[in-house]
Amino acid sequence: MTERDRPTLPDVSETSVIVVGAAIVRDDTVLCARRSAPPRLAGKWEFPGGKVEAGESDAEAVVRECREELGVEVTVGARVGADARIDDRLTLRVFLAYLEPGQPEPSPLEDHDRLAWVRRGELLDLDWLSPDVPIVGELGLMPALNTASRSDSSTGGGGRRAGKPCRRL
Ligand SMILES: Nc1nc2c([nH]c(=O)n2[C@H]2C[C@H](O)[C@@H](COP(=O)(O)OP(=O)(O)OP(=O)(O)O)O2)c(=O)[nH]1
Repeated sequence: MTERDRPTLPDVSETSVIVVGAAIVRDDTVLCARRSAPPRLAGKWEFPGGKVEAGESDAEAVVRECREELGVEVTVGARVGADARIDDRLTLRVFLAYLEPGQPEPSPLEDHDRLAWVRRGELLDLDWLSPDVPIVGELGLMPALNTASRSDSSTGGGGRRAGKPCRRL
């Protein structure tokens, strides 16, 4: 086939939907979620999250998904690792996240049958969805997760206001 005959493929950046994941950090542990649906994904571990909706920023999607899936409010921090291809349409992008002060313990409200706070050094012991594996590896290598990427919310540096996500990098 000559170069001219080659079919033109759509640009991935124009067609790809971003799936955001929240790596919620507490002490030296990360909140991991086991999927309960659909059947082909059930039993695998992932980061809570989902597809970014039209008109929404990545950070807004992280905040919304944590509210819907876990019943908690989070502050969004730095990206973890590189984007990972899920399939022809979906791309996974993971962010550090932190529970806002005074939040309840996260609950598996949607799509998950188990949540676990897992030590960073033990994250790769779980059976992750395959796109997550390199990102989980990166997470294990990042220094000082609790302090490196966010300001202290107790200093009044602009906490979450009336449903507005606050992204501190
Ligand atoms: N939430 C999440 N999804 C992941 C991860 N890794 C991974 O491959 N995926 C895949 C699984 C699904 O095919 C897709 C996300 O779909 P989803 O069902 O969670 O998205 P959503 O919450 O927006 O749900 P919906 O609108 O499709 O009902 O991305 C991950 O770490 N977190």
